[in-house]
Parts: sequence; structure tokens; C-alpha cells
Amino acid sequence: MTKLSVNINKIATLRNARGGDRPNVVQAAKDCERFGAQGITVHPRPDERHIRYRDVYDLKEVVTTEFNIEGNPTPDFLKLVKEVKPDQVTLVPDAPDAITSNAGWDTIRHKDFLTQTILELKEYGMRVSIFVNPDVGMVEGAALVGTDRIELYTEAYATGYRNSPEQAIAPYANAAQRAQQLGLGINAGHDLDLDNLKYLKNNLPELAEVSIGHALICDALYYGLENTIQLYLRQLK
Ligand SMILES: CC(=O)[C@@H](O)[C@H](O)COP(=O)(O)O
Ligand SMILES: NCC(=O)COP(=O)(O)O
Repeated sequence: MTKLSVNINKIATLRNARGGDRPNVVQAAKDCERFGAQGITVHPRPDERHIRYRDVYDLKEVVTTEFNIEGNPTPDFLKLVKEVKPDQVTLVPDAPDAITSNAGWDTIRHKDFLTQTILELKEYGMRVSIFVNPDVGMVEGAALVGTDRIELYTEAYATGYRNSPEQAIAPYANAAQRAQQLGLGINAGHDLDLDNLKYLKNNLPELAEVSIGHALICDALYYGLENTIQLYLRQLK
């Protein structure tokens, strides 16, 4: 079974546009769960342009499915996740000024940093995942730093899928196969949508979880949040 974790960053983007509390991020998380989401993902960024650190503490009080916090392990981020203790923390090497996440870890170059950080986080009882490109060498490096899971960065898959699904999936299938041989759990995310999700799922049988935000919240404008979550869940059957 592949779990659907709904990334609610974009709910917070909308809320922040007016400075008030509409839509309410906590209520949205509860509703996503009520509509079938099996997890809630947030990716607080240093400028708090969508999810604020305060939201993360508030969400911890209400999320009853799997709570996944993604982000660059800066001192502030590490303090936050150690206090909140989500079910899963996903480390992403994104620059503070990046519009969105745009690369996975170089697990060889950052081996010492990742090993130390992951060790610390696991002492707090969290599952740790790290964001990686679909590159067998990076997956092998991930196995050496002690992470429980990898999250495959699927932007290249989503872009390539439009021209050639077979070519787009090939590096992901190889990376996933290697991760499984090495005993790593496999998550995936970024730019997944109703067009490309089923093919990814069908070709990565080991996929434990996908986190989806941008396209899902856009779809919800047309289909409604409940229908949209059901449509995404159907792709993962
Ligand atoms: C790691 C990843 O791919 C997602 O967390 C993505 O970065 C969403 O972040 P934004 O909503 O800030 O684009
Ligand atoms: N980890 C990926 C995620 O949480 C959502 O990415 P996107 O669907 O907003 O591109």
C-alpha cells in the first residue's frame, strides 16, 4: 500500500495572502484526514512564506495520521522538529531563496553532516527520510548515512512523463530497486499529479508514501477537497 500524505503548504499560502485565518490550516489538515488522507506533510521555510513555525506546533495537536515535516536541517528547523517530534522528518537541502525544492542531497559530499544529524533525530524517536535524486550512487550514499527512508525527488519524472513515460520512469525504477536491496524505505514527491501518479505507483511497487501538495490543492479548486483526495487515492490503488 502506498500512503497519500497531503502537503498543506498551499493552504497556508492562501491564508497568508490576507493575513487573517482563512482558510484555517489546522481545520484543513483535519478535513484532509477526514476525507481519507493517510498523512499530513508540511515544509516550513525560513521566511515562513506559507507554513509558519507556530502552525507546526498547532498541527501536532490535531494530526492523527502520519505527520511528516520536511525542510532544510538548519538549527531552527532541528529545534522545531525535536520539540514537535513528528512521525517522520524529511531532510531537504533547499536554499532559503529557492522558490521550491529543486534538488536532492549529495549524500557522498554531505555524508558526515547527514550521519550526525540523522543520528540525533533518531534519538528523538522520529523516522528519518532524506530527499534524493533518482541516482543509484546517491541512494547508495543514503544507505551509509543511516536514514530509514529516501524520498525520491520526482520533478524530473513529472516533466519527462509528458513526453515519454518509459524514459521518465527508468532512473526511478533503478533507484528504487537499489534502495530496496539496501533496506531503505521509499517515499516520493514533487510535482506529482492526477496524470502521472498511477504510472509512478505501478512502476515502483515498493513505494511506501507520496507527499503531494501543489497539484492536489489546485485540483481541489475545481473538484473540491474531498473529491480530489478520493481521486488521488484511487490512483494509488
Ligand atoms: C520536498 C518537496 O518536494 C516539497 O516539500 C516541496 O518542496 C514543497 O515545498 P513548497 O510548497 O515550498 O514548494
Ligand atoms: N515532498 C513533496 C511534497 O510535499 C509536495 O510537493 P508538491 O506536490 O507541492 O510539488
